[in-house]
Order: sequence, then C-alpha cells, then structure tokens
Amino acid sequence: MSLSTNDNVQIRPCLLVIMGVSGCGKTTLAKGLDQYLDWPFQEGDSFHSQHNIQKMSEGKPLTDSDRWPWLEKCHAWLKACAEEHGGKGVLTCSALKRSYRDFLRKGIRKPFYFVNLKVPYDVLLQRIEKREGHFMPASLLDTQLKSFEPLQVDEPHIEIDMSHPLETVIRDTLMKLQQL
Ligand SMILES: Nc1ncnc2c1ncn2[C@@H]1O[C@H](COP(=O)(O)OP(=O)(O)OP(=O)(O)O)[C@@H](O)[C@H]1O
Ligand SMILES: O=C(O)[C@H](O)[C@@H](O)[C@H](O)[C@H](O)CO
Repeated sequence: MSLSTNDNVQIRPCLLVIMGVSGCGKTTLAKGLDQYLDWPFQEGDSFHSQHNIQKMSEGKPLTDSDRWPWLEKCHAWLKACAEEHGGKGVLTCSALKRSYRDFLRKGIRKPFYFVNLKVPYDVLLQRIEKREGHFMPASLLDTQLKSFEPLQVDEPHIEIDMSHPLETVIRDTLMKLQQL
C-alpha cells in the first residue's frame, strides 16, 4: 500500500487506544494517523493532573491511586466517542496493566481495539534520551517496563513494531486496521 495524505483510507469506525510505555511512540503514531483518519483524537497525557505531571517530572513513578482518576477521564472520553461520535476515536494512553485496560473498555459496546506499540529496549532508551521538551525523564523507563502487563489473547488488539521509520509504521497500522 502506498499512501499520500490525500488518500481516503477506509477503516471501519472503532475506538483505538494507542498504548505502551513512555517513549514507545504513542503520540508520534497518533499524529501520523490523524492525517489519514478524520477521527476525534485525544492525547491521554493531557488528562493527567498537575500532581501527576509534577511527580513524573521529578522522576517518581505514578502509583495506582495516582492513575485511577486519570483513567476515569480517559474512559469518559472514549465513552463519549462511542455514544456521540459514531464510535470513532483515537486516544493515547499507556494502559500498562490489564485492570486499567479492562476499565477503559468497560460498558463500551462499539468496536474497540488496543494498538500495542513495541520497541526494542535499546531503541526506546535512545529515543527517550534524545527527546526534548517532555516532562517524562528517561529514568522512569525501567519502572514503566516493570509495570507493563503484556496483552492477553482475549484483549482485542493489534501490535505495531515501532522500530521502523514512521512512514512504514503508519502504513503497517492502517493495513492492520483495514483488516479488522
Ligand atoms: N518510528 C519512529 N522513528 C523514529 N523516531 C520515533 C519513531 N516513533 C517515535 N519516535 C521518537 O521517539 C520519541 C518518543 O515518541 P513519543 O513522544 O511519540 O512517545 P510516547 O509514547 O507518546 O511517549 P510518552 O508516553 O512519554 O508521552 C520522540 O522523540 C519521537 O520523535
Ligand atoms: O501510566 C503511567 O505511568 C503514565 O501515564 C505514563 O505512562 C505517562 O502518561 C506517559 O507515558 C508520559 O510520558
């Protein structure tokens, strides 16, 4: 599949949660997809409280109780997309644990998929260390990876290898979404 941004890519309406540890490329991919899908898009990080942002900026990992109010906002956004926007929406959210992911899907009857981004550790570390102007320090990467619970077979998802150049990754994602 070769793509230009004017192409009208046909993907069946669904809710997408672009997920994975800090620095895996959630925002980068979501913005890339936005050129092809005219769907509501929400950066999950912008739902974090000032307390959470401050904590992460200081190199302290979030706890479950820090995360639940944030996950509630993420869930409310997805639910609104399901009910008011024809079941279309793209959210970036680390969604590290199974319990968080179950909560994000809760009560949503529209098609829903996690887009799980995979990057080898050395590439991830290199990218996060090079990234500028972001509150999340590279020092939190290890706790992010420790908290991550791999997706299970009963969780609807696709997997994307983010080690490839962005154009390849966007094409791969759109192809996988077209096959759902
Ligand atoms: N396929 C890619 N090729 C090269 N660089 C990439 C690719 N994907 C992401 N990056 C770079 O990796 C860094 C991390 O990406 P990004 O900020 O999108 O991750 P994120 O998962 O949204 O992070 P966070 O959860 O911490 O906000 C950025 O500097 C981005 O430009
Ligand atoms: O669950 C968490 O620990 C946090 O949500 C982080 O993953 C950040 O939101 C994000 O990755 C910012 O860099």
